[in-house]
Amino acid sequence: MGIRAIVVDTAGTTTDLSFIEDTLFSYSLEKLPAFLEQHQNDVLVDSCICDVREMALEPDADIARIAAILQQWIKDDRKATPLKTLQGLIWKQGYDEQEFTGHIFPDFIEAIKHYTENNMRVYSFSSGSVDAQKLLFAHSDGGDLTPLFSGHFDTRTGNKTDPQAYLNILNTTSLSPKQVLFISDRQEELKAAQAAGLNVCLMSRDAGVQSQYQQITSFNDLSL
Ligand SMILES: CSCCC(=O)C(=O)COP(=O)(O)O
Ligand SMILES: [Mg+2]
Repeated sequence: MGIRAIVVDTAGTTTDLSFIEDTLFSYSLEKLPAFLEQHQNDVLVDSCICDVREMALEPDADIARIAAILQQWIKDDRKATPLKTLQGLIWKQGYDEQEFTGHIFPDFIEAIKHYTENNMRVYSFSSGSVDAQKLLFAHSDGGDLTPLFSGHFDTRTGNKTDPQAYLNILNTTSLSPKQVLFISDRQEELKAAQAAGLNVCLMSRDAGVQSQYQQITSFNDLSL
């Protein structure tokens, strides 16, 4: 049975890590305190604030303290769902105000067009929220890529280092493990996907690294 779907990681795979860290993470780090002050009574923001209080074991944390906790989580690159949801909301303002566009490697833009023309399904799976992924691909340097995707998955599907997350993706997409290829720059994510039975491939954008996994440096190297 051949590959029917490709699941791509974003940071380090479709998108330059430096854009994620230096542009997106920095933007959310700076805007977070004012954003929380302004939107703390919005239903979704309020629910994220409650989750942060619970996760940090600080039930009485005020808004300034919540902002400080979240800023530390950004610096630590914590993949916590409430942080990722809030970052998505903050980045929406940045995209809307044209402060940046979403960096996507040109080889991925060519590849996704080619895959979908050949009836291959493409999904993204990121620790960034589904909304953040849609923003990244909708405001990409290569135009709106969202119509080319069959779907997106985030931490609500599971942690990327947990095999159960990939079983949940298979369940949602009604695909069998061997019909799916997962591509990521992080070997611990490939290990989890492989444990769930998926085909896996390591994206090494900078150069080859020591690895047991099949390895590519761009989507141009991928033969299906
Ligand atoms: C979808 S853009 C934001 C990506 C993000 O927040 C992040 O933490 C990167 O994680 P990934 O799983 O895509 O490497
Ligand atoms: Mg990555």
